[in-house]
Amino acid sequence: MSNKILVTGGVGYIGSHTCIELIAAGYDVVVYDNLSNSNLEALKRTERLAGKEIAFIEGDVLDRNLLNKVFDEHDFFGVIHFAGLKAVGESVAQPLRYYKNRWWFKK
Ligand SMILES: O=c1ccn([C@@H]2O[C@H](COP(=O)(O)OP(=O)(O)O[C@H]3O[C@H](CO)[C@@H](O)[C@H](O)[C@H]3O)[C@@H](O)[C@H]2O)c(=O)[nH]1
Repeated sequence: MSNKILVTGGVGYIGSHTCIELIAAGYDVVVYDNLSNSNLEALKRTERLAGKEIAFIEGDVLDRNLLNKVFDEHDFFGVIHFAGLKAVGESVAQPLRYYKNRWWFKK
């Protein structure tokens, strides 16, 4: 059985700490993130802390074609989903953007 976990939003704060713990527990990690609230410097920091290179795919959770390709190419044991918008003020100012960001899986 595969021990590969897809971590969406894995470059972010909670996601990167989760990656470090997953790697320490012996899992292979693939990070999928659109870098909208993070950057590759943070990913490099995570790799240094984890002592391991992390497979990274820059992509948006709304990109169904790319997600299908990622699932075709990898055999995942599990998915941990942290890629989301969650700033309260911004969600009031841009409600449709937040709605779309949450309901992508229903399309
Ligand atoms: O549609 C989206 C939305 C977000 N992301 C990514 O998902 C990650 C989300 O992580 P982050 O924004 O760091 O959120 P949290 O892990 O919840 O981190 C908390 O801590 C951060 C650092 O203090 C703050 O910036 C956040 O607001 C706060 O929620 C980031 O890498 C984003 O680039 C996507 O890939 N797709």
